[in-house]
Amino acid sequence: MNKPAFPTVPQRLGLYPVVDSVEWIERLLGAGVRTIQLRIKDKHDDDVEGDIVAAIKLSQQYQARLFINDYWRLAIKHRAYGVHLGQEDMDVANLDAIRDAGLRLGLSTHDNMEMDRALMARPSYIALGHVFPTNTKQMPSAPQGLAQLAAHIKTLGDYPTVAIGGISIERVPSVLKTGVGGVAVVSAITQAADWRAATVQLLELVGAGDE
Ligand SMILES: Cc1ncc(COP(=O)(O)OP(=O)(O)O)c(N)n1
Ligand SMILES: Cc1ncsc1CCOP(=O)(O)O
Ligand SMILES: [Mg+2]
Repeated sequence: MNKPAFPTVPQRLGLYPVVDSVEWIERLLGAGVRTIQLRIKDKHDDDVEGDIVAAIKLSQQYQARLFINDYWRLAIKHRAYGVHLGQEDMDVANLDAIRDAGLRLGLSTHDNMEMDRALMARPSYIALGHVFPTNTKQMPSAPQGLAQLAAHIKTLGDYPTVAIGGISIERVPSVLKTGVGGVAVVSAITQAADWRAATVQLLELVGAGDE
């Protein structure tokens, strides 16, 4: 397996909440999360720039790894730790510009073909999903399930990986058994009756990632 051409991330990114506001970023960094993503959908660059700047500032204060979803130009402009992109995003984003600016890159994959395509870009990590059914994002494909996830992780060897999609606290131990290095969650935290307790539990199970 080729090594990443983008700047590297730790083998284990640990618990990786994906959230849609600066308020969530602040809460979760304060609770000990060290890998996080700001995922605001379908807004004009001008309408998200302030949030991106604020989130990056917080991530620097907490020495955390902040990935900006989709808004790769703003991530470069304000020097985020990294960018997360999906397969369609790859068609329009300038990956060379992201790499040349020294930002890490995470790419989404849903099957073998997408994994091969993503690996050609040699990103910092490969995200694999959705593992289980999810209500958070409309997915055109079926969930890949644990067996497929485990097979993909095996193929990827020591390439940094993240699992996403329908991962509840109860499902975390089985997801970790696949050897995945990062566990990305939305609703397990943001829809929890007690987000703080859920975050503590998830951090205990997954860890905050390697330094
Ligand atoms: C860690 C992680 N994995 C997958 C995604 C999904 O990205 P994408 O397919 O581009 O879809 P949107 O999130 O942009 O709707 C992600 N954001 N993070
Ligand atoms: C953004 C995204 N990409 C693939 S699944 C997903 C949503 C995951 O949310 P949840 O953890 O609530 O299932
Ligand atoms: Mg995207």
